Amino acid sequence: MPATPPPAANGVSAREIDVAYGRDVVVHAASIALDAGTVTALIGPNGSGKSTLLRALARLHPPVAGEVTFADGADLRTLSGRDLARRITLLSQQRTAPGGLCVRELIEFGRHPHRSRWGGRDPEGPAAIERAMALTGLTPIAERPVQALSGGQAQRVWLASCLAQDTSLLLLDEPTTFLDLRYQVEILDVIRDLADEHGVGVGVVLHDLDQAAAIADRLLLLEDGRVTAEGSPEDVLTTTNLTRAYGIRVDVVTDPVDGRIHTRAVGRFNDVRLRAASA
Ligand SMILES: Nc1ncnc2c1ncn2[C@@H]1O[C@H](COP(=O)(O)OP(=O)(O)OP(=O)(O)O)[C@@H](O)[C@H]1O
Repeated sequence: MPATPPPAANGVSAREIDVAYGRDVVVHAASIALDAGTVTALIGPNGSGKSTLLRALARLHPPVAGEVTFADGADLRTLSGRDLARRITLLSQQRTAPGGLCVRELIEFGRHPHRSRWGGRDPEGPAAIERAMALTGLTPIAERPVQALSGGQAQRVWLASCLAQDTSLLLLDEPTTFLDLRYQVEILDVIRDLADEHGVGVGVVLHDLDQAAAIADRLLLLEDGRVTAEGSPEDVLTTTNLTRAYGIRVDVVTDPVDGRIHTRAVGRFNDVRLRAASA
């Protein structure tokens, strides 16, 4: 785990923000708080506004109404780009790597806000890069060209670049996409460790509701650009909420052994009641 802790813990909260593409408001009056040491998962159907809300917190889409402030009082609108990049990093779904880079070189990009303006000095950089590679299992392929990676390996390189940035707030848009089972579990463990051991505040978009239930302290359910449920996994992951949001029956069960919540969208192929009736 990181030898040097990230910068002083600092949460961020958005209050009643609207976010638009052109004149089209797609996120309406959304509020979200990412507190130090907590993991907040954003869930909801395709197009419900999860990525847009996350990107608004990183100022990639400035809100057209409402406000976003950090726990120390700083306002998202007035921070310099460099100050913002030292506080918050985003693993986005949209990314293109410049050609000709190897894994280590791409991860080094994550250190840009820590370099001195002219000389490029960054004494903690090499350790941060090694740490990020170790956490994401990339050390053995550090010199491999990024262009020659599989989808899952490339996903881990982008995540490592975010980790190397050493921010106290981490925004992750579907970080487990493309990953095989082992790396899904390991990356989720890394995220949990960053929150528990280093006080990082994490906002993460997840489509896998069982993963969200397992990793998150709080969930936000979005539907049509609005937050329609918020709270603990038990509060949010209910049959009523999920069936309404996804437009398909979703059963929710709590494992009697470990107390974990499991969800199951029910279609014709896996509806035991239908099968029993037709047997
Ligand atoms: N670049 C864009 N220009 C215009 N509209 C956009 C753009 N990106 C997203 N939208 C629209 O904004 C709304 C919210 O999209 P967003 O990507 O935030 O949803 P999401 O919940 O993250 O979806 P998904 O689960 O499919 O990734 C959708 O109606 C989408 O069509």
